[in-house]
Amino acid sequence: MSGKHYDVLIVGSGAAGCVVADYLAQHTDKSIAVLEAGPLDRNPMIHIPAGYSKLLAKDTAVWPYDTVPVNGQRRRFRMGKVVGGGTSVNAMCYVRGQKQDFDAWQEAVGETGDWSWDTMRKTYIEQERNDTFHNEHHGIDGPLSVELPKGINELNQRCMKAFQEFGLDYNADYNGTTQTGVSPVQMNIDNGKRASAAVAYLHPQVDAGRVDLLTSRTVTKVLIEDHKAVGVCVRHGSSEEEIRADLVILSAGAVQSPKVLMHSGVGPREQLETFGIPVIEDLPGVGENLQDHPIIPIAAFVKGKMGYQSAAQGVGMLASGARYLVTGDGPASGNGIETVSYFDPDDLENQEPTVQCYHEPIISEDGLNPSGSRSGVTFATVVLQPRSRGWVRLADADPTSMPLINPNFIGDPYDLKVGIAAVKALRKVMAQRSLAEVIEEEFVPGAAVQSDEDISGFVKQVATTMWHPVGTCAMGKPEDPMSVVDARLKVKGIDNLHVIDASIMPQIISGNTNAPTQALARHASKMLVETYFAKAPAAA
Ligand SMILES: Cc1cc2nc3c(=O)[nH]c(=O)nc-3n(C[C@H](O)[C@H](O)[C@H](O)COP(=O)(O)OP(=O)(O)OC[C@H]3O[C@@H](n4cnc5c(N)ncnc54)[C@H](O)[C@@H]3O)c2cc1C
Repeated sequence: MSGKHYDVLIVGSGAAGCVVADYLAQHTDKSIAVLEAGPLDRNPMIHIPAGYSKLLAKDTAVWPYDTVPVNGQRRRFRMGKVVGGGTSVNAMCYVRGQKQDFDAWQEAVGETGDWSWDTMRKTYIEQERNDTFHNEHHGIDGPLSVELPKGINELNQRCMKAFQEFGLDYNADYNGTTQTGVSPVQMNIDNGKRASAAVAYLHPQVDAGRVDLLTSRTVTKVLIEDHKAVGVCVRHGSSEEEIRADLVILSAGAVQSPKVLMHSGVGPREQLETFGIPVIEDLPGVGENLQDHPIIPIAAFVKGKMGYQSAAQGVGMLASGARYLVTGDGPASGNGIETVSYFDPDDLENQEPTVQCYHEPIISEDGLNPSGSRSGVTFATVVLQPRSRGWVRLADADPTSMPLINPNFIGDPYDLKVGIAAVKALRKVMAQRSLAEVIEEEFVPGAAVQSDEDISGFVKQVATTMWHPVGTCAMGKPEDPMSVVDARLKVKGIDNLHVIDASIMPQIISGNTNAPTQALARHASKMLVETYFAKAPAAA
């Protein structure tokens, strides 16, 4: 490969990288390569929907990041390291967010670009192939499959009823008119298999010979000459090489994109100088503005055998696996979550919910895999618009070192207030008839945690990642000193270098971040074609 030149190099084959590669392959005749640090997505547990919890439990196909101590403890902060990136290991929940999230993006760029809800809503619809909703909110012929659960287990049915008894409306479609309500989960699953971004977008272009996919290649820095990107340095095993290109797209995700930029000499001057990295462009926003949704689990044991506690362990797991292999259905064919609520604990009528709550029909110690034999339910409760801001910084000058990650969970009083209100609301939900009939006892936080002070301590102690880091290369107006990319996602001060991934979100979306990342990548790809590859009008 050494000495090879491409028209376009895309670093990272995750949610964004796959979309960009596919769009450019379809709309240009340029040579394109995708460089991915991880391996091919061959592991069958990637493609069996319920397999992700087993991958994560064994640290398979992930970057084994931990955070710096947050509220006194380091927390696991795994990210996908495999073709498909996060979309090959995630929980597949398909959520678009709220209109006001994109109003904030538009405000961040002002008159310099179009990131309006109208534009992003159309983009979501273009990408979507929904098997259930065929109306003005949804697409039916895009590359990305979206399905509803094929059935809802009794424990989740009871959760849905209990939320309604609590006063929250049933909402068939949280990606439709309003997000507020209790709903079945929409998932990126296609006929019983994970619909990763690699499956939906990248593999078809690789198979067609339009895109070169180079795996186990870790990009250590972007080569920059005269403030223009001209290629990348790549590590492959113990060897290093340079690959040259006319256009470089960083789609390495919210942890690695800022890290690669900093090693390339683009970032906060003080930090780069600390590690002896020559400063090419002093951009203080690189690595700052880290946002993530903090999960606060609230859990209770239930009577008898309900939910998926036994289906996901031991003999039950073997039976689920066998059923999946024979019929393609059963517990292994879904993400194991099935239902969700969006609400404001202080005002159930509010159409701008502040809390997302997945109803997981298991009791878990690691947040993913069932622990023990007693059945139960865990409400994975999330502050949708956290105000805490953290950072990603270099640990040292070595580009192969893990970066320092500080998500600063519950670092803002607003996040704590919403977290406490959510815990209290969930206790009221659990006291409603449909759940009270089956609940034996609260497990977490537990009966001893009652006062606001105790709940506050609990929230700070347990809040951890929903695996939604964003914001570390935020887009913004040119005059905003903390913006890293402009409204076309070009890195400020460096030509032919763009960042297109979750890191460019100036503000986190109120929901899971895969669908928004894919939508932003499509919108940005259209701008790339306009900027670099539009054909000149034919001479008159
Ligand atoms: C466990 C988990 C569960 C999640 N659940 C959901 C969910 O249910 N719904 C949802 O919407 N979102 C979910 N997410 C979040 C979602 O997957 C991410 O927001 C999304 O994948 C981000 O896309 P990205 O393109 O920014 O980065 P990624 O998808 O992380 O892709 C980045 C890619 O770049 C590669 N890379 C990084 N550095 C380099 C380098 N230096 N050189 C070469 N390659 C590199 C990585 O290996 C990776 O493949 C989850 C994420 C995780 C990890």
